[in-house]
Amino acid sequence: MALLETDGLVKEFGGLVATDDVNLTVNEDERVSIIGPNGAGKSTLINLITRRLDPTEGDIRFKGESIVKMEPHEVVQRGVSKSFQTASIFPDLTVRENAEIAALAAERGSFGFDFLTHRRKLHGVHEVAADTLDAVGLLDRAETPAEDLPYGDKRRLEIGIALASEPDLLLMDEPTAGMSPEETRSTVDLIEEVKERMGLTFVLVEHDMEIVFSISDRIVVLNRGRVIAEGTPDEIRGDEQVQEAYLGGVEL
Ligand SMILES: Nc1ncnc2c1ncn2[C@@H]1O[C@H](COP(=O)(O)OP(=O)(O)OP(=O)(O)O)[C@@H](O)[C@H]1O
Repeated sequence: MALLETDGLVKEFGGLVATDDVNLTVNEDERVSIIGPNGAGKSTLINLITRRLDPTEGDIRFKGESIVKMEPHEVVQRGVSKSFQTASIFPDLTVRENAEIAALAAERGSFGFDFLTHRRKLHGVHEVAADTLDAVGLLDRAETPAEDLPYGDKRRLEIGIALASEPDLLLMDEPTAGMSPEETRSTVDLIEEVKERMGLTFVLVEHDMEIVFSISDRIVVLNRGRVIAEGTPDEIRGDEQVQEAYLGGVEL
């Protein structure tokens, strides 16, 4: 079943067409990567889906329902979560509190009440937060203030925060940006692990081809806002148009 569909999605910034008639379908349990050269429109596409940007034209449907007029938090409540790129961590709060706030936000959709005084009354939030921290390997650091975590663990917490809302679809925009090779490996392992454990559907924007080829079921290639190819990693590897447009003829 199609979980996410974009229909003729256009985003213009002044005279610049950042996404140009993009029709993207992501099926349940599918892992889709979006690749393309700098400025191809990858982040714009993600920001349209999360409703951080309004499209100039087109529709976005999630589980068959149009989300194109919704507020960002309404999209989160329907099961779309985005990890990375924006600072989602509250540095002064503990790892556990960060996960609990994320779990709670998905239920309430906002922070319009005093979380800390109400938290004992909130069923389920503790369990979801603890399960999530367990899944990302941070349960033993639950009481650590988030700001004291090493960089790699902060990124794990970001994944945890995205997962704590129990999303049906996780959007990841360059999850390994700025990481050391070891942190990159451990993040990729973590994504693989979470994918197995939670049966997650995700859309990944990533420049590192090794990562893309290893964890995607399907790859969508954007160039100047347009989808120029899509297929399995093997199909994309062998696609001449992709080689030309994106990789400058370099063998993958
Ligand atoms: N808020 C904005 N205002 C004006 N132009 C924008 C804005 N956001 C993006 N653009 C332009 O839209 C085009 C697509 O940008 P986008 O960031 O989506 O590309 P990208 O594929 O994510 O690139 P990168 O790989 O470098 O992150 C670029 O030409 C960019 O300069």
